[in-house]
Amino acid sequence: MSFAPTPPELLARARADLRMGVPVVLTGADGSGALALAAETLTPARLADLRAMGGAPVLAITARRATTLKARPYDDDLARLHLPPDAGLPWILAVADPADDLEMPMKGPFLAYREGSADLHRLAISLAKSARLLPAALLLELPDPAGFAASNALTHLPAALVAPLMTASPHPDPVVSARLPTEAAEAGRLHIFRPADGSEEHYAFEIGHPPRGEPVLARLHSACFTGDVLGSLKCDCGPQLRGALAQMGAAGAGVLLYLNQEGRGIGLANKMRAYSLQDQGFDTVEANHRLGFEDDERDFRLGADILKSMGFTSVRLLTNNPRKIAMMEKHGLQVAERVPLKLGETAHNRAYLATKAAKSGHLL
Ligand SMILES: Nc1nc2c(ncn2[C@@H]2O[C@H](COP(=O)(O)OP(=O)(O)OP(=O)(O)O)[C@@H](O)[C@H]2O)c(=O)[nH]1
Ligand SMILES: [Zn+2]
Repeated sequence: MSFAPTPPELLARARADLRMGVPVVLTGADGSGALALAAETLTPARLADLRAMGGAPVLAITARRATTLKARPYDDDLARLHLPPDAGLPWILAVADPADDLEMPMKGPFLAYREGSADLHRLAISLAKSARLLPAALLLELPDPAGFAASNALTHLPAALVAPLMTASPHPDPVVSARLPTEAAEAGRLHIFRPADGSEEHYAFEIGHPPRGEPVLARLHSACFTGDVLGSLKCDCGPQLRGALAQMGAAGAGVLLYLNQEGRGIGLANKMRAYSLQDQGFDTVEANHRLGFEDDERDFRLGADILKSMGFTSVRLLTNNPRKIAMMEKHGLQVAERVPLKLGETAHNRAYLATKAAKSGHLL
């Protein structure tokens, strides 16, 4: 019998630690080890402690961010930057956060490491992303990682156990469902799904009693607090959400998945950072890249997993996004039909919708 946390539980803990500014210890299969902190939640005190340990701290950023800073991403998808001896917290934050790029451009040259393995740096960045923080982490090599983690009561993540979880679908388990009459349909039922790795819960709103053996009218809606709740005019999410529900209500059957993948998977704080950059003149895709993210960080396997666990095998998918269709089919759900969903164009979101069509392949 063991009460030791399982790998998904360790992952959940590590995310919470990084969000709080607590370091975690990472170990590689080759016996290497590093202390890792998220740049966004780094404090002056922790930075001073890290400096006091000696060694050569490394600031890991994504290749997207490195390109904006004109630093060399020798590791393909990321760059490992040397931390200059006089670099303090403002320097680290300016590298991680593009907010002041235009006003106070970061001046290189940045010294990027190319020797050694970048595996732990890559893991630290994906942990920061999955904690919905800026994708940048400070790492310091440790000679005795397990001992250091134990003596400082830090979460210790062996990469061999945790890295596969970062790329797998979290397979959310059903928790509970209850009847929920709504404006769109009196015969509504809300199902809650919870992933084992402590990441966000997701919801399925089932309208009527769609037969499991037939293609179900379905929508994969990604959370958009600004559009869904506040009625933002910058995107088309609110009208799409209500339009999809109305269409399912009129048909008497359907399933709307409400996936908590705010900001195409970067989280609301990062989405607001992207909105600030958009106010500086960057479009929705450029803003994500300057922050260090890909255009779209969502994992649509989640949607396929939830629909399959509800017993569906085929969908009539309400979407304009070809990636959603491809991911459904790749993960075992047949897309019998694409049902276009074109609603809510405003003067404010016209450029946003045009960018999605031009750069992200959205169907018009
Ligand atoms: N990062 C970022 N996310 C945004 C921005 N505007 C809206 N979003 C997010 O984009 C997602 C919109 O998702 P969906 O409604 O699934 O839209 P879609 O990928 O265009 O696909 P369909 O609507 O199915 O055609 C939500 O998570 C929003 O929060 C933006 O400017 N930047
Ligand atoms: Zn939106």
